[in-house]
Amino acid sequence: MSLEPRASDAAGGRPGLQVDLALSFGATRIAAAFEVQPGCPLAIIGPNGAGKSSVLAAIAGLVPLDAGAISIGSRRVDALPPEHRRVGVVFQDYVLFPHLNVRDNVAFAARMRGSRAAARVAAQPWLERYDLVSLADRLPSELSGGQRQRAALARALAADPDVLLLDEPMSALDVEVRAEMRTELAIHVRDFGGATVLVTHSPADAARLADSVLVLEAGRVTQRGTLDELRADPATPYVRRLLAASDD
Ligand SMILES: Nc1ncnc2c1ncn2[C@@H]1O[C@H](COP(=O)(O)OP(=O)(O)OP(=O)(O)O)[C@@H](O)[C@H]1O
Repeated sequence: MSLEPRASDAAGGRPGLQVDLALSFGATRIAAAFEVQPGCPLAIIGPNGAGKSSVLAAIAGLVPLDAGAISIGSRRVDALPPEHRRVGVVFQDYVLFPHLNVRDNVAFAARMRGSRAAARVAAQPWLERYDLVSLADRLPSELSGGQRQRAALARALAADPDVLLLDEPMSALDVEVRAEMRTELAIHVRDFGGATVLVTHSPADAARLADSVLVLEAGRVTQRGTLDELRADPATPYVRRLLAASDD
């Protein structure tokens, strides 16, 4: 399998994601069913504690399902361990390996499959694509929030995932850099071209980064549609308030 960045292979070559799941943490129940087509990112929006991150964690294989199924194209993945799902995750705080420099973080997936030297060679085009060459020898603690976000994205995509999950990708960034990073991230997500799910509290993120929105409230899907459709006919008071509020 090649670890080179793929040229933007428009929807064609990439599989879609099908999710139909039920999860629980004690008395907390979360259920959601949705599909995501390659190249048509979905934003999951909802209040605190609605279950958004848990849905991403389940897709990534970090939380077991109570019931349901997760498939990527024709591959049923919900019984597979995380490393066999081909799901890339960028967490809210851009968790990078703190003791590895940017080059070795980005090389991590290739390192699992080969020598350190080969992995560093494989990482180079990703460092170039994500404008990380000049930062390659730095530790994550020596990066700004935006740089950490780029490094985390490069690390996730260098593993050549079929599905990309982004958990609140803007929340760790200062308001001043957020709009710029949102534009940059939108380019990278489009370039990835696979099924992408993003969790956010921000309609501005959803507008810029996603084609459609799934609203999750108290563990249940209350609405799905484009932002315009939600605005025209909000299904719940939360959706109405969310879209009436000003955003960054
Ligand atoms: N590992 C866990 N153990 C117990 N409860 C959990 C666990 N993970 C999540 N929960 C609970 O599940 C519910 C959903 O949490 P989750 O983090 O998925 O919500 P969220 O919509 O992402 O919230 P936020 O917007 O605040 O990040 C919450 O009530 C949370 O306390």
